[in-house]
Amino acid sequence: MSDYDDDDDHDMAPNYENMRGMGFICWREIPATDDEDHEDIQLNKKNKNKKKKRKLDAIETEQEIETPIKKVKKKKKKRSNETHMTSTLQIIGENNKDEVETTSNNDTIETAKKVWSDLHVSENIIRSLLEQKFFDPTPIQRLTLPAAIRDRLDIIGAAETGSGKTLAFAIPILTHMNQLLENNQTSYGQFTSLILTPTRELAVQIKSHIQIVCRYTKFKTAVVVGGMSTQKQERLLSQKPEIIVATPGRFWELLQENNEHIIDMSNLRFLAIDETDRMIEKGHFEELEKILNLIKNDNNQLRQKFVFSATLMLQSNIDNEKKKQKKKKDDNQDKLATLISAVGMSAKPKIIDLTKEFGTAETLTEARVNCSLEDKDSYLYYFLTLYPGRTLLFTNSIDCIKRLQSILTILKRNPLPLHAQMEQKQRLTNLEKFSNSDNGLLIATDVAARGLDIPNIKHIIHYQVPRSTELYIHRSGRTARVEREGLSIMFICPEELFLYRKIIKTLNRNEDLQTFPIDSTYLSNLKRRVRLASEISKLHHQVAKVANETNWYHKAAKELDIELDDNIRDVEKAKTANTKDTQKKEIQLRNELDLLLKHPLKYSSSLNISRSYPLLFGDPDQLASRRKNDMTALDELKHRS
Ligand SMILES: Nc1ncnc2c1ncn2[C@@H]1O[C@H](COP(=O)(O)OP(=O)(O)OP(=O)(O)O)[C@@H](O)[C@H]1O
Repeated sequence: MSDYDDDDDHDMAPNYENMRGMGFICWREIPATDDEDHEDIQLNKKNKNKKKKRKLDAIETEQEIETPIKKVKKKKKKRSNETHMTSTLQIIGENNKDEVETTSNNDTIETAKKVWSDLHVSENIIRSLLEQKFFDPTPIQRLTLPAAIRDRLDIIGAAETGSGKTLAFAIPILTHMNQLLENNQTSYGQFTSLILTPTRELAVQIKSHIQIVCRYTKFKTAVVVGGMSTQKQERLLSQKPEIIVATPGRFWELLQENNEHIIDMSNLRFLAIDETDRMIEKGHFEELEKILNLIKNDNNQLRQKFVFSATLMLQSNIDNEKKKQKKKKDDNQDKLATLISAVGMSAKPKIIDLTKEFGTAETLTEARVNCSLEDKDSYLYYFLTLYPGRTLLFTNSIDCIKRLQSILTILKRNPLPLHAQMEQKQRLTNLEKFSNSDNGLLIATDVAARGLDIPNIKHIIHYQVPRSTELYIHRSGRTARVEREGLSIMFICPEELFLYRKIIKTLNRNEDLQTFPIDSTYLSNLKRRVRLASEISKLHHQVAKVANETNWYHKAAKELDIELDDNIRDVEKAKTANTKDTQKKEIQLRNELDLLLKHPLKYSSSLNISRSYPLLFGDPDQLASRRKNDMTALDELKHRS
C-alpha cells in the first residue's frame, strides 16, 4: 500500500534523466516554528479587539453556504499587526527597567488572556499561546473557537493561506480533550483525535504546532506517514498517543493490519481534515473514503468534525461559461458533498468562509516575468542573483527540479531539492536546512505547495505556471503569512500563457499581474554563465551515465559468474575513451565558468539606465551581504509603481 502525497510529477520541461540518489542524513522533525521576528506593537487592545470583534460578527452573520465568497476589494496595504508582539513576555521576565512599560505589558497579557478565555479556550492552552506571543486570535480562530468549543458544532472552515487554520481546529480539540479528562469521560492513552492531511511534511508540522499549544498538558501526539518504517510507527503507536496526525495511505495500512491502538475508534471524539480540497481530488480520495467509512460505522454522535482548507470554496468562483470548467466545478462540489457525508457531518455544521475574492493573502505582492522557454533559466538566475533572501521555487515536475538542481549547483547557488522521489529523511533534512538559511533556496514540486509554514520566506517563484488556480494560491501562500509581506513571481513562457490566463480569470482579476522589472544590462553576462552551467551539467550527466552502465555490466557479469563478451568490451573501451574527452571538456568549461563567476556582472554605463547596481559577484553569500542595503525585489516593484 503506498502512502499518497502531492507528487504529481508530469513534466512540462525538457526531459532530463534521473540523477543518482543523494545521501541520507538523519530523521529529524522540523523544529517548531517561532514568530521571532514579529513586529513589536504596543496597542490599546481593548478598543481594537472590540472593533475587530464587531467586524467579524458582521462577517459571521453574512456567511451562507450558497454565497460563500465575500466580495472584498484586495487592498495592498499593511495591516496593523496586533498579533505579533515579540518582546512582551521577555520584557516581563526581565528587570523592571521601565515600570510603565511593564505595567502596560502586563495589561497586554491580561487582555490577551481575557480574549482567549472569552473564546472558551482552556487555561493551560492559553498559557502556551501567550508564551508563543499569540496575543490575539486570527479571524478564522475568532470565528471558529466559540462555535467549536461552546456550541460543539462541526466546522467547515476556509480562510486564506497563513491565517492560522491549524490552531483553529487544534485549539478546540485540545480544549475539549482537557474537559473530557476533567470530567472523567476519557483517560490518557485513549486514541481520541485524528487529523488527516495530504502530505507528510504537513503532518509533521501540524504535530509540532499541536505540541507547542499542548505543552502544559500530558497529551501525546504521533505522526503516522509513509516514508517512515512501519515498525517505528507501530512502536510510536504502542505508546498510546491520544492524538494522531496522519496521511491517509499509511493510516489505512495500519488499520488493515489491525493495529491495536487505532483499530478501536470508539473513543475517537475528534476528526479533522486539513487541506480538504486536495484530499478530495482524483486519485487521493479512495483511502480517505475508506477510513471515513470505517470511522462512521459506530455512528458516534459525540464525535466532532473539522474540515478545513484555504481554497475549499474557490470552485464557486469558476466561470460557469466554460462547460469544461463547469464540469470540474460540479465534480468537485459533488466530491465535497460526498466528503461531508462521508465524514458524517451533523446536519447543520458551522460554515466559516473567510476566503477573499482574490484568493491570495492581502499582504502578498504578485508579479510575473515574461520570457521564452530557452531564457527561463537566465531570468531565474538573474532574479536569484540580484535578490537574495529565502526563496521557494516551484516546478511542475521532478525532472525539472533535477535539471535546475544541477545547473544552479554548478552556478554555486546551492539549491535544496524537495520532491516525492526523495527519501523522507532527506526531505525533512532539506526543509530544516532551508528554514535555517536566510538565503536558502528550496526547489520543490507541489509536494511543498500546501500548508508548509516556514518562517520568513521572501520570494515564491513559480518557475513553471501552476496547473491550477488552487495550486497557485497554495504555492503563493508559503509567503506573506500571518499578515507579513511577501512576493510571488510567475515565470511565464508563451507555451504557458493559456494556464496563466486561466488562473487570472478564475481569480477574478481584471488586470494582468504586474511585470517584474528586469535590467537587461545584466542579462548577456548572466546568460553566458547559465549557458556554460547547462553545458557542464549535460556533460557531467553523460559521464555519470556511462559510468553507471559500465558498472552495471560488470556487476551483472560478476553475479552471473560469466566473462564479458569481447564486443561488449570493445564498446566499453570506446565509451571510456569518449568519456575521457567529455570529462576534459567538462573541466575546461568549469574553469571558464569559475573565471566568469569571479568577475563582476558589469554595469554598462553606455546604456541609458535610470540607476545602477553595485558590481555584483557570483558568490551568493558575498552577494547577499553586498546587497543587504540595496533594493529588495518588493522595493523594486514599489519603486516602479
Ligand atoms: N493567533 C495567532 N497569532 C499569531 N500567530 C499565529 C496565531 N495562530 C497561528 N499563528 C501562526 O501563524 C502561522 C500560520 O498558521 P497556519 O500554518 O495554521 O496557517 P494556515 O491557515 O493553516 O495556512 P495554509 O493555508 O497555508 O496551510 C503559523 O506560524 C502559526 O504558528
